[in-house]
Amino acid sequence: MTSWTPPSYLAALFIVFVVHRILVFRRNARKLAHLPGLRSLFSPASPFGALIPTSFWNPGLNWLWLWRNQVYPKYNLDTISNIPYLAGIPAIYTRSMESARQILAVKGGQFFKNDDTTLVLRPYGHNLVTVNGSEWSRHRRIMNPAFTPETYAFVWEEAANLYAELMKAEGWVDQEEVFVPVVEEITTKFALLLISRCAFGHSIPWNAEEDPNKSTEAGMPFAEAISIVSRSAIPRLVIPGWMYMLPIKSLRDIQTAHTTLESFLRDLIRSRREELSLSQPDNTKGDRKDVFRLLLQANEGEETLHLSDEELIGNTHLLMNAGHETTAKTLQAAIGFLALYEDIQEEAYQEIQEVLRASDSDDIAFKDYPKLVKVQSCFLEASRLFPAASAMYRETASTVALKTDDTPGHEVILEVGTWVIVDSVGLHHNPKYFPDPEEFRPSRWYGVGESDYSTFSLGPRACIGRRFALTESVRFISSLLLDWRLHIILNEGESREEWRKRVMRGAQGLTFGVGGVPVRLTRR
Ligand code: HEM
Repeated sequence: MTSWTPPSYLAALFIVFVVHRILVFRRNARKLAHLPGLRSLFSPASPFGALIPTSFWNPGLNWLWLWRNQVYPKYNLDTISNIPYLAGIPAIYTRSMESARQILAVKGGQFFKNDDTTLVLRPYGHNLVTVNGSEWSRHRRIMNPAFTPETYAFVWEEAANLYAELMKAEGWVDQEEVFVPVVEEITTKFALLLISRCAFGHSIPWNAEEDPNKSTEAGMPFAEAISIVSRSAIPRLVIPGWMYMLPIKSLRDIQTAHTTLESFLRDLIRSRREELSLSQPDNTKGDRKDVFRLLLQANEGEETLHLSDEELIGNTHLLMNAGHETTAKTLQAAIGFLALYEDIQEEAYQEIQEVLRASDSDDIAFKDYPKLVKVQSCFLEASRLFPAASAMYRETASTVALKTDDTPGHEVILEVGTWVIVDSVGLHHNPKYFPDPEEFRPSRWYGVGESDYSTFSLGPRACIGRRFALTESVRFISSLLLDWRLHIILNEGESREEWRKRVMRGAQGLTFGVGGVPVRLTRR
């Protein structure tokens, strides 16, 4: 008689496991209509797979960037599948504009955002970006009236004020030459202080030392709290709650940052409600122009579509997060490219000069913003090469015939519950829509309508903050170019192309963007 020793138990278990995984793999391949594509140990869309860096056995989150020119051409397809051998959800990835339009359409309800993929975006509960169907319409109807031309005029004005504060506080006013080791440090501060002012009416000076409310009751400066909450969003998905009680500083900081932010959001709602109810024509606070004020006003005026306090907190946090890191990273990329391509920088500068000459003024007025087509196109082109929302996740709500590319009849039948991901990096590097996709060519965007600014997504669910981001960025770049010439900093013997390869590399965090870019500014 055979005796079952521990090694033979283990071998039997291993065989059962392998057979189980083979069956799961085959079922997943069927589910994804046997589309060819990436086969990996973990799925990049699982928290575990996302946290491990990209390597040949684990695509990780950054495969969209690192393998952008390899994976789709390898299969000669614009829509591929990813099936993990070990763990994670199998998914379809597409870089086809036709598929993207179908997946992102709201009408028809074929696709929705599921709770698993939006978990990272709702540390304080559901909000506009995480809901679907009639819930989404309700949130959007309250949020839309907060984004008006008056809001953008306010953004323009505050962006100019912040730039002036930056010049003073960083000691740049009297300098002929300035080295900025990491542009993102400046653009993140700019975008964060701007969203605080224009979205919440919360004014933090550029120089934190001058902030009368620098330390909150919870003991952490507000700006630091937002930065920690944003950086820890993905790790928080895998760190169990009890670990925050351990005497480990980084974990304690994450906890404090969350408490700080949540109490700020609750106070904001309470104090603004009071202001609204007391609002008199001669009351200056009642005249606030910020997004939150308009949002609350729309909400208080609605009886049936009303957002609850929890939903207001969720949306306020969303605006704060979606509204600063995305813009900061894209601005950094735009500044890096402008420094690299001096001829394009000069064209943008000449455009600003023309606007000034035509208006006979020494500063650019908000009304002249539509004339700054070249400046705006530099930002849009940087956003194409480094789209802050690198992937848009959806799930099929029913059996769907998904168009796989632009050829009529090219489609796959997907069953209900299939994950489908619009690969925004792939889409925006697809030579079908963007010839010579690696080239920084802002002129691609001349004359393109706003609804086709695809890095902000397409259709009615496209980014609500699109114009907000464009307004602040065009103002910031214009102010910078008016004062400074931007230069890259080359290593000895390095060519400009080599600099681009070394510095302009994609890095995926909560949002996607270029890693730290250093630049040198010389006075014009
Ligand atoms: C360069 C800057 C930005 C980029 C590239 C960007 C990109 C995007 C994209 C691609 C989406 C669609 C996501 C999806 O459906 O899965 C989106 C949605 C959204 N964005 Fe932005 N965004 C930017 C700036 C902003 C700003 C400044 C704000 C707020 C002030 C903002 C607020 C939102 C909100 C609330 C949504 C959800 C819209 C909805 O589902 O109806 N974004 N953004």
